[in-house]
Amino acid sequence: MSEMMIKICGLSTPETVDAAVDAGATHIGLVHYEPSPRHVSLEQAAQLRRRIPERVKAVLLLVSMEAQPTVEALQAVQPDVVQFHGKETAEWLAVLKQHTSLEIWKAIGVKDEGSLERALKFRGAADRLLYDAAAGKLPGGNGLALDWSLLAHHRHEMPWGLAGGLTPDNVAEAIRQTGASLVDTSSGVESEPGVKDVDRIRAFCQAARES
Ligand SMILES: O=C(O)c1ccccc1NCC(=O)[C@H](O)[C@H](O)COP(=O)(O)O
Repeated sequence: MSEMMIKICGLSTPETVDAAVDAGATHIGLVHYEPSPRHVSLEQAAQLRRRIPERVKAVLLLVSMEAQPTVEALQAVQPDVVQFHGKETAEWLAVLKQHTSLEIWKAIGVKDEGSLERALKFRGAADRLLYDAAAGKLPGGNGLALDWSLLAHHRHEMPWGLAGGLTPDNVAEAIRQTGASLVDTSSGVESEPGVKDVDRIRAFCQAARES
């Protein structure tokens, strides 16, 4: 059986990055989006990125940024993965893909089966789709779950991951229902918006790994 991939998103302190790595996270997400309570500047993101050991992937999350600032952010932070969580088009991601060896992920807000069908326009432009709840107050990180039953019998044509409202208490059931091999959480491991809880990070990683 292949290893469960676990992304802990929205980390903003050295202590919580270290805790997530120690707990067995395979991906660490850094959110560069000013309206988010998890926002980190490019300087902070670059510093946090340097703490992440080679075996763990650093994911830089950007939202609907113009081309030039996107390139500057990638140069500043040097992530392993860039996760686009806004209104980025497949055409733009395809152009970027020609100029970078980074893994490119595209978040998809899932409302219904049509959302899954429409996401296929990112085939060839993104390396992975990250299914999340549809945008709420923020484009992501709202602690809202999507309807897992939509993924239960879906024939996936691209690598994918599951996000949205996952917690230490529900992640095992989410994996059981959807068959996800990559799970992503942010609010579910926080004590308040933007404040990560080390015990919850550990509990989430354990529950995901043991499922
Ligand atoms: O986390 C944020 O604040 C955020 C802001 C803007 C766009 C995306 C954001 N987070 C994206 C993530 O990868 C989250 O882990 C994902 O949306 C799940 O969040 P949650 O439902 O809070 O677990």
